Amino acid sequence: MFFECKNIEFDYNENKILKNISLEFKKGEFVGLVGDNGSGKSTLMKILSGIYEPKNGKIIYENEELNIKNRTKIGYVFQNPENQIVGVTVDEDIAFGLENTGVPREEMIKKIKWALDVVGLNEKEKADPNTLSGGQKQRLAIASIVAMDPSIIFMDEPTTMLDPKGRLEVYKVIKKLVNMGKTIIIASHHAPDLNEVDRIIGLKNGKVIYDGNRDKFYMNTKMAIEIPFDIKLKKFLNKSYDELVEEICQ
Ligand SMILES: Nc1ncnc2c1ncn2[C@@H]1O[C@H](COP(=O)(O)OP(=O)(O)OP(=O)(O)O)[C@@H](O)[C@H]1O
Repeated sequence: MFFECKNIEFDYNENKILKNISLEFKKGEFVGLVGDNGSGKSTLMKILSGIYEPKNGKIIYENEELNIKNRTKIGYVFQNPENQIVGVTVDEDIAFGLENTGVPREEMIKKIKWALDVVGLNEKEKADPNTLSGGQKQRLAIASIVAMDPSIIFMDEPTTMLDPKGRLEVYKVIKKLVNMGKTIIIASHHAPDLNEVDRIIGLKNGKVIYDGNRDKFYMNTKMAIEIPFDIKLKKFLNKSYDELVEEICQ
């Protein structure tokens, strides 16, 4: 298996936050993580990316337990890009993580250019990050992770702080990363973010209550969450979007 966790448990001050979570991920999968506020999405993603230690359980990347070396193959994008941006200029911000892992200067310059290209921020290379729009800041935060060339990227509500234009910009980048073969696991309350995921994982009170097909999840869920437009049509009118358009246009 490419990436998996087995029997993960986690407490905050005696409160059980995650209860016996086991999951498997394939290389290149695009996965949505859904659940009510406080269900444990952020905590689970932080554990799976090695930011927090689980109380019990194992995380295994390419048949090896997560360690200081293979951890670098896993990236984490925070909800608020401000929490992730540290550089005085855009290129310095991306250089920060690379410097920490000892990447030689020549290679670093190439990696920065490549990461900026992936997120479409090439012309902002020397800009002050404070002058960027919300969507651009989030794309910079993603570029800093992408430059490290992780195979898996966890994204914690990456579009929540953004306006519709910023959301669209970030969403384009996410799709690009999926097309590049990255495994993307995105937690979101915003249904359109999950329109194209291969699979949904539903969390409730720290337990996995659903793991499978997106449409089936939304058709049957009892969670108080936003239902995507295409599923609303299917659920309440028993018609797909295309069928409805054809009917209206007749
Ligand atoms: N640093 C902390 N100390 C104590 N409890 C915490 C801490 N961080 C989170 N919690 C608690 O852990 C539980 C899970 O929180 P978590 O942030 O993982 O949920 P979430 O599903 O990501 O929520 P949201 O959708 O609101 O972001 C919540 O009950 C929360 O109050």
